[in-house]
Amino acid sequence: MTLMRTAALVGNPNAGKSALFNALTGARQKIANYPGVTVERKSGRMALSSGEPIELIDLPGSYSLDAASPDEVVTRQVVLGEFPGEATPEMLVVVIDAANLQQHLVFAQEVIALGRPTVVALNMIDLAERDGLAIDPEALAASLGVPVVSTVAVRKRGLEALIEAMSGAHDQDLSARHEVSALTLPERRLSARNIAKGAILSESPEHRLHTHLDKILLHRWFGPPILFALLFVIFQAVFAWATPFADALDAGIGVLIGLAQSALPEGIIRDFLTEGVLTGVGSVVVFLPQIVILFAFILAMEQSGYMARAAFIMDRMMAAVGLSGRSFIPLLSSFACAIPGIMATRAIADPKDRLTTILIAPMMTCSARLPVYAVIIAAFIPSTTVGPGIGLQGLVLFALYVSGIIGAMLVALVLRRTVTKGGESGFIMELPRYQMPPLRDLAIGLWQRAWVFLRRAGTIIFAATIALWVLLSFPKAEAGESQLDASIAGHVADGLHTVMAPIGFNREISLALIPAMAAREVAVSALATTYAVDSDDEEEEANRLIPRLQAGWTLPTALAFLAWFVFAPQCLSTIAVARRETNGWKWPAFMLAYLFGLAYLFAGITYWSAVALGL
Ligand SMILES: Nc1nc2c(ncn2[C@@H]2O[C@H](COP(=O)(O)OP(=O)(O)OP(=O)(O)O)[C@@H](O)[C@H]2O)c(=O)[nH]1
Ligand SMILES: [Mg+2]
Repeated sequence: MTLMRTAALVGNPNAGKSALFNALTGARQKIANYPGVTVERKSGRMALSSGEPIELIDLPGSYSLDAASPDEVVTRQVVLGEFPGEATPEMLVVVIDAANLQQHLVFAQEVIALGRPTVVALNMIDLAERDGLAIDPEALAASLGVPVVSTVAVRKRGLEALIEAMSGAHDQDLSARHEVSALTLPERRLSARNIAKGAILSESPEHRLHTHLDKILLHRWFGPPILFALLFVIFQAVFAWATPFADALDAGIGVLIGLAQSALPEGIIRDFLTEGVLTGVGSVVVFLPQIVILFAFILAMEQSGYMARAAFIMDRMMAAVGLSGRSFIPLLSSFACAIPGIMATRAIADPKDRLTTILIAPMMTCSARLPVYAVIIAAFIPSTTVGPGIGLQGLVLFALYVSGIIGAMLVALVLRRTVTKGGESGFIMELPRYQMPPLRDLAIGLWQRAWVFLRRAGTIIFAATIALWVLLSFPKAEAGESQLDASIAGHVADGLHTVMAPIGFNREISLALIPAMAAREVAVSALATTYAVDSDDEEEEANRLIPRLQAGWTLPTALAFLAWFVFAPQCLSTIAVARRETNGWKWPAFMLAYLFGLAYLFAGITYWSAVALGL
């Protein structure tokens, strides 16, 4: 029996080698490990045009023959015929990604320069076409000195022509190729650029622009600062642009309270409407403009194609804490709400990766925290500028979001070394095209977000606020006694206050934290209702939440309250969803414990630092 001849598939990672391997060999595959290393050896049988069977080997992706990783060492050794026990492949099939021609040509030239029978598969031609890129395989073949065949591995396009070219490969004239073998890496890069230029027949101006955009936005050093600058601008806008709308809503609610007070006789119904419904729920509803502005930016980032790039940038940073870019989208969704975020972790294949992502998702600042942050910032942070166009309020909001992110990354780092220890997983992602966000989609997305927010205000926030109002209003206070002292809620608050006093929380805050377990925004409506019920002053102005906060709280207390909400897991739905996604109470219990612990610690540190600084 004569030994079967072999051919090997080589190329950069993600060129489509395995897809091509599957298309060419079908079910006739064998998978084993290379002896001595854990790198997979995939081989299979295919037939040349003459019917002669050959063995095809699928090699791991590599950027050059100067190997760095174990995968690349294997590729190098097999290609060069240095791998013990492995016959030198007689023919090399270099797979390159047509949509990333220039980059892939660098390694392709190095392989071709080996001077062996070689065929180039110009793969992913469909993606190049989609991006408005027309490539001439003939021109490419002329520059490279080897046959070039266009393929779409996943749709089995171009396979016959590829087999044809492989069948003729051993008749190639190899003498012409020696001159290129002496090229250094920078020279190969330059020549890759020229070859790519010569082979690209037409490139839409759009594609050229997009390539340039990606060069800047995905740049190793410029990319991350651009992303952070963009986020910074968003938080500035949330305050700067929302104010007139929020003021108008606030004034509208004030008018309604005034109307109710003049139209209804004094009594329980009037109190319920003014103190509970209008003051309580209204105090949350006024943040609608901020929510809408925040989501306008997030949706525009998504629809323009930038969000996937942000994930790509974050992948490098997340690798540092043992997570992959795969966690980015679930974590990003958690900025809207941790519930869809936690459900989106189903796309993470590695169970430890997934668990870590679930456990840190609640630290991403969800939109329910925005009303809490916004009301405290409006009351305690002066609306001054700290630099050209940089408002202090927006800066504080940005800092709160960043604190959540940093907290999450630190926790991930610790978890990945302790309770969720495990290997790292790679990240492959196809970047979508850039486009102008379609206004219609943007409008629909915004409408949905606004509706979700208002529905929460009308249901869960309404219910929690009303329940609190009832507990605050009964039993009625004797003359001279404060209503808060007399009420059931007041007694409950006293108990919790003992625990919360060391971190600077007053009795009203302690009380507000209880119904806020239902949803974070309830903290705002609960405070509004508590102050309204407790006040003897029927004058509407004196009962507004912000003046009451300014009169009753110190700055250290306000800052501690903000710090608390960065971490506190005050959302029953999130806990319920974590239970469902982890199949048990163990992890949600762990999550509750460590997040409350962090919240207490962080609020305490903030409070005591602020007091020490004399704020
Ligand atoms: N649209 C399109 N997608 C392709 C084509 N060929 C491969 N892909 C996709 O590209 C991704 C990478 O393909 P693989 O075959 O795994 O790439 P590879 O070269 O084996 O990658 P490594 O083994 O990591 O070096 C997969 O999601 C494929 O489905 C193609 O011609 N067109
Ligand atoms: Mg592969």
